[in-house]
Parts: sequence; structure tokens; C-alpha cells
Amino acid sequence: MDGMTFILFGATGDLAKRKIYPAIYNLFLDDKLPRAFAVFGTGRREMSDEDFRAHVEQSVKTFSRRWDDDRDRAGQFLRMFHYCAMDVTQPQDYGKLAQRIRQREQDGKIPENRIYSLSVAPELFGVIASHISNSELGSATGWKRLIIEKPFGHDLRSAQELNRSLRQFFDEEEIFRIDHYLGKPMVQNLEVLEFANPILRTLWNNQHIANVQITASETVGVEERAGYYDKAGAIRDMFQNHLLQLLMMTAMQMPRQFSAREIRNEKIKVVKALRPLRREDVAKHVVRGQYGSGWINGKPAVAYRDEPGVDRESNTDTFVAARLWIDNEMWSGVPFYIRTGKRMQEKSTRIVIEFKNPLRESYPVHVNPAPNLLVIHVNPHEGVSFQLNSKHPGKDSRVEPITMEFAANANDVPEAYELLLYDALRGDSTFFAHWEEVEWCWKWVQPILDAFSDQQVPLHLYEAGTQGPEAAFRLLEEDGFSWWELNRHAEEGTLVVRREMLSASM
Ligand SMILES: NC(=O)C1=CN([C@@H]2O[C@H](COP(=O)(O)OP(=O)(O)OC[C@H]3O[C@@H](n4cnc5c(N)ncnc54)[C@H](OP(=O)(O)O)[C@@H]3O)[C@@H](O)[C@H]2O)C=CC1
Ligand SMILES: O=C1O[C@H](COP(=O)(O)O)[C@@H](O)[C@H](O)[C@H]1O
Repeated sequence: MDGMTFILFGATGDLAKRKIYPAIYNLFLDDKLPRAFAVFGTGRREMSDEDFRAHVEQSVKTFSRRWDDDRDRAGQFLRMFHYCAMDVTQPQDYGKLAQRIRQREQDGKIPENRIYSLSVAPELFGVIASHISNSELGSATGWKRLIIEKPFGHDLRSAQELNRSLRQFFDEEEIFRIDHYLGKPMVQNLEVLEFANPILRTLWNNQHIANVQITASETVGVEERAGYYDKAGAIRDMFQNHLLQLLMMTAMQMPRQFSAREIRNEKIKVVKALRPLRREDVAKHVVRGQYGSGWINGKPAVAYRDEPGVDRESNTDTFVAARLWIDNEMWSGVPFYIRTGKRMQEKSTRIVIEFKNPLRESYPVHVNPAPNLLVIHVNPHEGVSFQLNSKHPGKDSRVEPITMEFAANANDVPEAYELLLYDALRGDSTFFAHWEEVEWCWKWVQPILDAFSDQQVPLHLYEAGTQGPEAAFRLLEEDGFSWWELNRHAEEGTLVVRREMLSASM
């Protein structure tokens, strides 16, 4: 791998501390960093290199489960880190940063390849990109890359504006948009599951699949992010990006080649084939919810509107469920159901593929074989389970569902940021969000944003600690389906799912 300098804007912030330093540390432990490598952190507060290294060390100790107290090793890692205080809105500060970087490149024989990672508020993205280009930093002789974090815009128009401002200074191939769901190992595994297993490849279409359910439920509430979240809601925070990425990865056809370009083309075909929603039809296919008070894991939880920093009359969605149709040959007639919510019963991201059940009529009514299910467990347990029907040797030879499962060993599973940063260092954009994908997702979501802001969709309150509003169950019942929920023993490592009907769950 080429030598390079990693320049982190927002080095004193939360994301850097919790995700970026631990990821760089894990890459260091695995010998995945280039030999000639330096990290420059920036923030407004003053700090010496030594203070910064102590900050990085503390972050890694707290957030990487692989921290190793070997002082030589720690020293070798921490010496890569340097700090330059600056205000990113001040053009003259970029000259100071450029000189420090150039000096380090000369001392360490590091080629002038630079990755700029923007872990700052999105309003600063355009300013930073322009100052990089127009300052001494812009005259480097090597390659440059820009890593940015979501949110990529607030709606279609602001996303387009943001993209226009970045593209004045960076080409699309130089921009790496992190959607951390694309860094999750089971999401990266989807293409292998679908395409490297002939048995699944044969069945992966509307001839055999009855419906697809994508769930990302969380037990946490809005936490300390009310300022951001109350303007974003679940639709912008999770649905427009992470969940539509999961949908694209699940529904894409096999690419001609497994290259970033071909995979992206297949993903874009999926989002383009999504049946558009008219604003007046949103309420038929989309359920909007907000959590009320309740209990989470035996502890009381306040209502969203009583959370610190939230408007007491807020209509912000903390839950969204939707029915989507992909109008192409492969998926025509198969509903995709997506839901995400905060303060729900369990933390779980999973994709459930429910297969058609043509044998149902062949069995006596009391047997009623369950449909085959393929469940891809993305988070917090990574694994795959497959539900089949089997005759119980005792119990009057009753037919009952059995589950075959693979559960990954948590210690072997790398963090999303680790995989994504490694790809960015290598220049592989397969698991980053390309602008076309982002734009098409905003286009599809825009009528929902409009309908929500015009209050054309009812806001259903749901009790914290439940599976969300009843209306989300009705959405599936209208089509003769129901959500497949996680078995309550999931925390103990059992990854089976159970059918939970509305009456049993509320
Ligand atoms: N935290 C998370 O888990 C996630 C965050 N994100 C995104 O990542 C980005 C960063 O988030 P987060 O780390 O939480 O934010 P924080 O508020 O914790 O950190 C912001 C950082 O920006 C720096 N900064 C702010 N203004 C300036 C300025 N004018 N000049 C120089 N530096 C400045 C701050 O430095 P200082 O205070 O020293 O001035 C600080 O290091 C945001 O875009 C967020 O949406 C995305 C997904 C998850
Ligand atoms: O991007 C975000 O994701 C987290 C959920 O991520 P996960 O990896 O824990 O599933 C969510 O809590 C947050 O609101 C959102 O901004």
C-alpha cells in the first residue's frame, strides 16, 4: 500500500474517540497500515502532540477490546499521531497545517498522498473542501481522498447542493461517503451469501420469495443528540441511508464482475426500480411513530417529548415502517417491509427472507407447515439462520420448524469502521455510498419527507420497550403477512425468530 498521511478534522470529537482511533489501532495491530504513515488531528482546542497522544491512547483503551498494555507497541502506535489546532473556517490556518504535514512527510519519507477525513458537522464539509484545495494543501503531488460522514444532506435539494460544493474540489472517485452499515461484516457478506451459494441464488427471486423484512430496532432513545435528531427523525437518520442500503444490497442482481463499479450499478438499478410514492399515497404505505414513556430492560424510559432538548410538541418520527415494491423482473410482486425505531423492545438489525409456502395446501389443516425463513442477523449478533420444517420423532410425529444456524464468534468480527477505513486507505470504494445511490435514495424518500412535514401521515405514539405502533403490524396483515420477531433468548445467543401477531405483541 502507498505511504500516506491521514488528516482528521474533528479529532477532538465523539466519533473520532469512539470509532476512528480504535479502528486505526486495530489496523495497526493487524499490520494493515502502510509503513510510511502519519495521522494529523485537528480541532479548535489547543493541544500539544503529547496531549493528543494521551487523548488517543485513552480513547483506544476505552473503546477497543484489543488494547494491549505493551508500552513499546503503544509507543510505536502513538508516535504516528500529531496535532494541529486550527479553526477550519479560517483560510490562513490551512497554511500552518500544510507546513506541519510537509515537514513530517520529509522526515518520514512519506509520499504526498493525503486522506482528509471530515469528522465534523456537515455544514463545514464544503468550507473545508474549498480551503484544502485553495491552500498550500492543494498543491501536493500525490493523490488525495476525502472521507465524509452522514448525514449527506437534509433532503434532496440540500444533498444536491452539498454534492455540488464538494465536486468543485474533489472528483467522485476521490469521495468516500461512510455509511457505517455498509461496513458491517454481515452486510458485506450479503453478496457472498446470495451469489456464492447456488442453492440460494436459484431461490433469490419472486418465484420463491414471499416477502422480505428488514428491521433495525434500537433500545436507546435520542440520547444527547436531540439538537440533531429532532430535525432529522428516523426517516433521515436511519431509513434514507442505512436501511435503503440494506435493501439495495439484498435485492441487487448478480454483478457481471465483483468490482466497485459493477456492484454500484446493480445497486442503483434496484433503487431506480423502486415504485415511486406519491405524496398523497404515503399514508397507505408508511407508518410514522414516536415513542411514549415505558420500560426498557426493567428501567423506566421517558417519552420522546420529555427527553432533554426535544421540543415538547415535537412531531418528529422515532419510528418508521414502510412497504416498498421493486418493479423489476426479479422482484415484481414481492413486498419489502422496512422498519426502524428507537426505544423498542430489543436491539436488532436483521433481514428476514420469507419463502413461499406452496405445500401448505398438501398438509392437513392442523399441520400447517411454517414457511422456510432465511434470517441474516446483522447486529448485535452476526450470523445466519435457516428455518425448515421437520417431523418430531416423539410428540406424535408432529411437523415443527427447526432452525439451522451459524453464529459468528464475536471476537472474530471486526468493527465496521475498521473495514471501511482499510478500504479507504486502499482506495476501494465498494462499500461506500456513491453519489448516485445517495441521490436516488433522497428522490424516493422526498415525498415521505413532504407528507410528514405537512402532517399528512398520522403520528402513532408507541410505548417505549415495545415493537412499535400497531399500525406497523397492520401494514403486513393487509397483505396476509406478519413481522418475524427475534426469540426472546437472543441475548443468550439463540438466533431463532418467532412469528408475533399483533394481538400477542401489544
Ligand atoms: N458521533 C457519532 O457516533 C456519529 C457522528 N457522525 C457524524 O460525524 C461528524 C462528527 O460528529 P461528532 O464527533 O459526534 O461531533 P462532535 O461535536 O463530538 O465533534 C465535532 C468536532 O469538530 C471540531 N470542530 C467544530 N468546529 C470546528 C471549527 N470551526 N474548526 C475546527 N474544528 C471544529 C470540534 O473540535 P473542537 O471542539 O476542539 O473545536 C470537534 O473535534 C458529524 O457529521 C456527525 O453527524 C455520524 C455517525 C455517528
Ligand atoms: O447512524 C446511526 O446509527 C446508529 C445505529 O447504529 P448501529 O450500528 O448501532 O446499529 C443510530 O443509533 C444513530 O441514531 C444513527 O445516527
